[in-house]
Amino acid sequence: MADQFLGFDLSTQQLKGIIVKSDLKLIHEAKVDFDADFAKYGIEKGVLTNPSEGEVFAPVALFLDAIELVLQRLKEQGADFSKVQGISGAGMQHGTVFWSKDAESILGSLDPGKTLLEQLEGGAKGERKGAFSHPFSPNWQDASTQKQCEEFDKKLGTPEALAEATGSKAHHRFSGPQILRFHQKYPEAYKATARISLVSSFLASVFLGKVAPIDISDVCGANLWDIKTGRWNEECLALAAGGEGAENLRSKLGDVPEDGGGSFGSISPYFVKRYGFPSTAQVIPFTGDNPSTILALPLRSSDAIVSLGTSTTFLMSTPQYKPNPAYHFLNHPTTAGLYMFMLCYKNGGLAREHIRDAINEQSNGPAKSWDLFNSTALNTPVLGQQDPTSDPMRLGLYFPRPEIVPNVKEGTWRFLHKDNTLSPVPPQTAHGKTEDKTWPRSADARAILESQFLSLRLRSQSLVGPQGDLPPQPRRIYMVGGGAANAAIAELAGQVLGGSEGVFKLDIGGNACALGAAYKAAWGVQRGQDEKFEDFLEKRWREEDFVKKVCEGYREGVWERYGEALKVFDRVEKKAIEERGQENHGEQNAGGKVSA
Ligand SMILES: Nc1ncnc2c1ncn2[C@@H]1O[C@H](COP(=O)(O)OP(=O)(O)O)[C@@H](O)[C@H]1O
Ligand SMILES: O=C(CO)[C@@H](O)[C@H](O)COP(=O)(O)O
Repeated sequence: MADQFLGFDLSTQQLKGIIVKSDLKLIHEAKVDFDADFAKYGIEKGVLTNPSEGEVFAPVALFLDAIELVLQRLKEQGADFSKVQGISGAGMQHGTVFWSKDAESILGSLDPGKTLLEQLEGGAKGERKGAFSHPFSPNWQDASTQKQCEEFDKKLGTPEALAEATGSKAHHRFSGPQILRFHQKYPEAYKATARISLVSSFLASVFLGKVAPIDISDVCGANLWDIKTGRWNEECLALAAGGEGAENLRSKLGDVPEDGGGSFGSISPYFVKRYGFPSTAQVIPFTGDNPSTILALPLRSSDAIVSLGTSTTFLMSTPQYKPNPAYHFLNHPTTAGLYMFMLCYKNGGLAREHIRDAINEQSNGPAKSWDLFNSTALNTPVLGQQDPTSDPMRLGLYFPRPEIVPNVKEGTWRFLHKDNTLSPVPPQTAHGKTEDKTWPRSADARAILESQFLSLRLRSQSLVGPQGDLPPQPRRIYMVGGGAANAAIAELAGQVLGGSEGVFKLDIGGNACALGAAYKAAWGVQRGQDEKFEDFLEKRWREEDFVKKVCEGYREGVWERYGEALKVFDRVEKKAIEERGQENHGEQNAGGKVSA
């Protein structure tokens, strides 16, 4: 029976593809690992970098190669694409792809006997005749747009005003400041650009065979979309467009349909002939990887998702629009009147890996194993205090890359706190040959997790309400992304953040983001008249089959101790900002909720 739906997740380090049936049961999943499968691009952790300018980017050709390989792998697993009725997907947010003037005609006439790369990538460097006016897509980890961000933050008067209009103050990775810099750095390429896609709409375009519209939720990661009016913000558009004018950029970006489930049309004949999809398979709007993730779970008020991918993000679905320069609000990907609250950290998975590797190296443990990191984190007492009445509290910040929250340059800070005094632990003692007894290297395992979760708690506390007799905290914490496989990390999330019902993870496949995309495809094709995504999901949701409780959330006494530590953590962040804060902008703590 033809009742299958395909979802993709094109993220920093992988492209994942999954197929579900209309009862939302997972039947196939496959992934392409960029570093392992495509070393030929010279990438590391999925990206190329130009540190002298803070640039981080990925070759568009890599994405094309990955699309073919993931389809091939799904097929090898027995996937029968002729049963697929709908396709949707998710892309890492904020990245842009620049299409050439020939893009539409090339996309619309692909030869099924040749690869996507052969046909779309075009000629040799210098005389590009393919579908792209620029061979790279800026990555969300890029930090090259400080100057442009300052212009964006000033454009509407203040960072607060920009956040009020677009859901976020200016951020290095956001597409508006990125487009402005692209324009300034590559004026000729900008002129040669006919259309600009986000990573999500780029992927949709390949499957559609023409440039696809940008999605209503993913568009909010650009500092260009006015959330309240549901239109491009004219002033921001004019700024990003530079000399070419707002109208020119509007035509490059295209229209943004309000309905996240309305079909863009049938799949390109290329995929029908080359991979055996039915010509009737519908392409449903592709969204950002974080918006897609919230579609994998029936989120209720005060439920939170902690997504541990390359980035760490914290996501909630809420009817309240309360923008603030410290975090992001986006349109909900499927449901008008709902919004997505998001915090995003650059120093997520890779920062944890650094500490894991240092601990393994010191004790000659096996490389890349999480065992020692996990046991050390769990065996270290809360905040490093064996006796909370006499031992100093240990608090650290671990940012091997420039951080978004708070907006500071790269650095590591370790502090001891006692009698209301913060004492820095100098790096030479923490990392020297002779270890400082107050902060052995092993202490970093628990400290990095506590630090990451304290930051989430600090900034999300105003969005959660009391849970029964318990103090305000999340109801459920759902752990997703690569790091959700780690039980010690889930344990620490519960201890610091709470969660009156506990900490959960998905029990169907490893990838919430691609699942959310497949569910969106199913809803887009099968929804009844005016049927909301939430109702569609609710009807098919089987709690016992779909999620698993991994540990308790709220622990009386422990949660309260972390609550006390928030005040000190806020001071630690302020020290880091004083020392290495980047120049802008109304940064950054929790909207004045916590006093030091
Ligand atoms: N057992 C584990 N414990 C902790 N982190 C893990 C584990 N397995 C994978 N990860 C982390 O997951 C990250 C990749 O997550 P994933 O969601 O697949 O990434 P992305 O979507 O950004 O490509 C890696 O950076 C890795 O550190
Ligand atoms: O920049 C953001 C969100 O604002 C990142 O979350 C990207 O969307 C990339 O995500 P992962 O590759 O870590 O999934």
